Amino acid sequence: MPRLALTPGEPAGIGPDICLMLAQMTLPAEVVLIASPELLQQRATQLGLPLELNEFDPNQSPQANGQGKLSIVPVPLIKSSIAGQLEAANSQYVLKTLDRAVELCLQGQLDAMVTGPVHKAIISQSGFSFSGHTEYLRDLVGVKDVLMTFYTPAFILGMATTHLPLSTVSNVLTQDRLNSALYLLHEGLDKFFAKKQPCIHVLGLNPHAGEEGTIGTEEVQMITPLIKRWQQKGFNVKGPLSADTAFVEKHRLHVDAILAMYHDQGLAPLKALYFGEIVNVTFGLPFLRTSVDHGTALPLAGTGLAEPESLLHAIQLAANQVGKS
Ligand SMILES: NC(=O)C1=CN([C@@H]2O[C@H](COP(=O)(O)OP(=O)(O)OC[C@H]3O[C@@H](n4cnc5c(N)ncnc54)[C@H](O)[C@@H]3O)[C@@H](O)[C@H]2O)C=CC1
Ligand SMILES: NCC(=O)COP(=O)(O)O
Repeated sequence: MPRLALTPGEPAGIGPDICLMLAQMTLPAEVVLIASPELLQQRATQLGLPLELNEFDPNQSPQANGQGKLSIVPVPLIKSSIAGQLEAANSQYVLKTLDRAVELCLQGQLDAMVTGPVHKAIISQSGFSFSGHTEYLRDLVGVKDVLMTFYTPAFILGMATTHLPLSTVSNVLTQDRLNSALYLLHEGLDKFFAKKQPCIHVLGLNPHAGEEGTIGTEEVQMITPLIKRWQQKGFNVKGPLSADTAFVEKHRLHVDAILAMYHDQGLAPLKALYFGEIVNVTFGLPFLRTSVDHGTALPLAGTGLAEPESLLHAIQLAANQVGKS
């Protein structure tokens, strides 16, 4: 049975709630929470859910969850947390849970890492510049580049750029970056999803994929020549496709992956189609990391109205892939 680190993310958000909901189910892994026991006990009481926390022991054989039972690596909160109310001081706690999870994965004590939602703004407001787990984990493990991807029931979505102001996307989108994204996409599709010869559609950046250079020049100058290079090497890479039709059924159901140029170009159609079923997967780390497809949903924290579906998919995907990576 695989052992997975699970970080609930922002303590004032729905992360703790959905972890506690999943603790009631039989899961395909030993899920080891990296979190504050005090926070979890408090939220379990608020939600009326049973909870039994047992300190994680790497020397014991993996323990099944269910009926409220969870293993835990305790990380203390900095300040008490109230559901729905952000507290900047607890950003240090959030980062500490990520650091511990990475440490345990790198040491081989845990097989993969699953993350709940964090609140990017409150972490940055606490004085630590933070744009997302993807970038934080890249820097923490010291790899040059990673790729943010999203698993859906139909295809994998890759992101050539991630959490950036839209005004900077065109500058960051160099041929090097795109080449690295295509490389990481091929590598991750092979390693985690056994896709040896994937069919990948690359989106254009501009409306109508630049309309032959009349609505923006990134396609003719950079994206098309790069795609041609990959095609000449024998890869099944097509594009640039106009992003406005790339997600219609007759296209999306016949590809292994789509590479989007920026965050909302890919995620807006993806969430409209599959919200709740999507799993965020980081390619390029030395271990597997999966995550939910939603944010902290602060107004739902502590109400029992948060849906744990995406977290369940993230755990199932990680448990299935461990051993293949
Ligand atoms: N994986 C992560 O760490 C992510 C973090 N975020 C962060 O979350 C914060 C809030 O972002 P928003 O744009 O408001 O997105 P959000 O996903 O928190 O909320 C968007 C809408 O979806 C609903 N929703 C989200 N998750 C739900 C769930 N599990 N069950 C039922 N309803 C759910 C919310 O109530 C809201 O109506 C931001 O700081 C953002 O950066 C956003 C996406 C992913
Ligand atoms: N929109 C995706 C998102 O915000 C999650 O990003 P990350 O925290 O997994 O890097």
